[in-house]
Amino acid sequence: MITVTDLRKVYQQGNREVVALDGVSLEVPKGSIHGIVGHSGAGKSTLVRCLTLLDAPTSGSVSINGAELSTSRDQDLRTARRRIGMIFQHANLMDSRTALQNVAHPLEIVRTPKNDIRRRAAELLRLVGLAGFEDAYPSQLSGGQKQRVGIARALASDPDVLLCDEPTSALDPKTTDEILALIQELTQRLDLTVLIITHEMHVVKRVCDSVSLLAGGRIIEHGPLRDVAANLGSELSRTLLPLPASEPLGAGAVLEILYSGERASAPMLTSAARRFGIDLNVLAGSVETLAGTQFGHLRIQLPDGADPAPVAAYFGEQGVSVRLAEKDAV
Ligand SMILES: Nc1ncnc2c1ncn2[C@@H]1O[C@H](COP(=O)(O)OP(=O)(O)OP(=O)(O)O)[C@@H](O)[C@H]1O
Repeated sequence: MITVTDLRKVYQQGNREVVALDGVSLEVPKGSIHGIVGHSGAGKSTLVRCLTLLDAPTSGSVSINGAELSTSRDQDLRTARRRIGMIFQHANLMDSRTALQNVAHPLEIVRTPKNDIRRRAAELLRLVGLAGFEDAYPSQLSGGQKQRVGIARALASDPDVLLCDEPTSALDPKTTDEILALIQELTQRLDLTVLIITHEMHVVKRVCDSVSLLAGGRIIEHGPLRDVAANLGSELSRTLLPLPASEPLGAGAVLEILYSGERASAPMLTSAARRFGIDLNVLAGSVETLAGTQFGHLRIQLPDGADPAPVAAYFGEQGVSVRLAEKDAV
């Protein structure tokens, strides 16, 4: 479990203060994967640096399985840091070393006995699906294979937490999915707590159990994937379940509806149309499964002059989220 409490980071730029993190609190349970998304400048890199204590937070605390990191000093801090494995966008392997030697590097630093290093590094390469590649040099490996070596290296210190900073941003879609599947498998197998910082919503959809949206150094939305997706109109819901742009067919009101689970759109639309004696036009729609729950997101238009209020109320009674679509979103 990783617990971040009221983390603040203020940089001094000349005589100006830049508040990069403004009271970030976060709790990620053991065995789960949490995504952190946000636009450029939101504070993602600062958060990574403060979590690993490469940069000292101005105030606030970070703890892993109850052990406080932010108050650790020197030797303690080095030991504490080993509880966090890091994966970056590029694996940054040492070109002159083989895959096995790259994985062995963190073990050499802490003076692990030689025989144990070889055995452990080979075991880690097997764990990430690279058995047989022990003697390959980085130049002989694909991008995905290099990232696997990077993951094996991150696991060498037997960490509790895996911090992944844009782990798939440099990979093609197929390799991205393979690496994400590996991260998911390792999370379960090794009971890791995983934090993924990413700008790719695909990553969040594919592997995250919960997600936070960082903006201006603050977490402005957070929660289990299913809950944030169900919050119609929120920024995370819009990015998780996007609708294509559409042209309105006249001057009638446009509603956006979001349903999940067992409910299917067709009977609901038909019954609303029958009940109010109107036609409902579907302008755009998408159906997606997130965290095991199926979501349907539709933009529908009522005929000219039809009052949207009772129709919206009817959808609400059916347990469907509904709102009047913003004009510029149509
Ligand atoms: N060393 C620093 N000194 C002064 N200001 C900084 C420093 N590092 C970051 N900042 C500022 O803190 C804010 C957050 O920056 P940060 O790099 O954490 O954002 P980010 O979400 O990682 O952005 P990107 O996705 O573009 O990397 C920005 O306003 C940035 O200018």
